[in-house]
Amino acid sequence: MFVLGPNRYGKAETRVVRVTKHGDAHHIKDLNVSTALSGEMTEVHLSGDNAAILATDTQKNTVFAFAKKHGIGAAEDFALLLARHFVDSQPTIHHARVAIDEYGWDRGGGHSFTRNGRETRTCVAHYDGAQSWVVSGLKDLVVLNTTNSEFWGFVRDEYTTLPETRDRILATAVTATWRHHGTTDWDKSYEKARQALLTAFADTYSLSLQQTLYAMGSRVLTECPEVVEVRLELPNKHHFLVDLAPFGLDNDGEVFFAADRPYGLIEGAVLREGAPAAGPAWD
Ligand SMILES: O=c1[nH]c(=O)c2[nH]c(=O)[nH]c2[nH]1
Repeated sequence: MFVLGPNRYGKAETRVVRVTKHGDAHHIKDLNVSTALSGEMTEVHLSGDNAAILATDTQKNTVFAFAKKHGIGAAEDFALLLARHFVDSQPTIHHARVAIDEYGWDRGGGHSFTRNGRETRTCVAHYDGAQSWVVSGLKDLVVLNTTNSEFWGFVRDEYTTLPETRDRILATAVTATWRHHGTTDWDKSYEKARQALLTAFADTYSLSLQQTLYAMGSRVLTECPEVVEVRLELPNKHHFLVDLAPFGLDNDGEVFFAADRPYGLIEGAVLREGAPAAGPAWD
C-alpha cells in the first residue's frame, strides 16, 4: 500500500511586466512570479479526476489579470493578494505559496529605462485561509572587501595545504532571506535590511566568512524590528594571490586570480531569541 505524500502544483516563472503611465512619466515593475497550490489533491493523483484542479494556466492568467486590475506595488503585497485569491476563491485549495523575483530598472528618461545591475529582490508569501507568512530577501548582491579579512587558526590535518592568512580579499554573492512577524512597509523594510547587510559586510573586521555571516544577520535584526529570522547563503568567492616571483615581481596583495569554482559555501540563520514559530514560511 502507498499513500500520497506532500504535494503542490502551480505555474512557475510567469514573467509579468506592468507599466503604469502617468502622462509622460511611466513606471515599470518587472516580476517573475511562481505560484504553487495545495489542498484536496488526492483524487487527481490517484484517479486522474481533475475536478479539484485550478489549472496552472488559470494561475498564470490570474497573475496577468491582477497586474492590470490591481497594479503592482511591493512584490510582497502582490504575492499576498494572489495567495489569498487562490485559497479564498477555491474550496479545494487550502494553501497557496507565491514566490516573486523582482528585477530593477533605472529611469533614463520619462519612458526609457536601463535594467540595473543590482541584486534581485525576492519574496515568498504563504496563505492557508487563516494565516499568512512572508519571507523577503535578495540574491546576487555581490560584495568585496580588499582588506580587513583574515583566516587562520583552523584545523590542520594530513590533507591541509591552505596557508594561514592575515590579509585577504573577502568576496561573496549574498543570498539573504528574512522572515517577518506580521506585515510592514515592505519597500522601506527591504531598503533597511539591504543597507544593514551591506554596512555589516563592509565594517566587520572578519576572521572568517562565518563570523561575517553572523554579523550581517544580527545587523538586519537590529535595524529591522519587524524581522524575526534571517537566513544567509554566502559563497566564498576565493581570490588567490598570484605568485609573480617567476617574473621577478613581488605581490603584496595586489594581483589576484578570481577563481569561480569550487567555492566555499557558508550558510546559516540568525534568529531573534524567542522568535515565533516559522510555520510553513520557509517551505
Ligand atoms: O572564511 C572562511 N571560512 C572557511 O570555513 C574557510 N575554509 C577555507 O578553505 N577558507 C575559508 N574561509
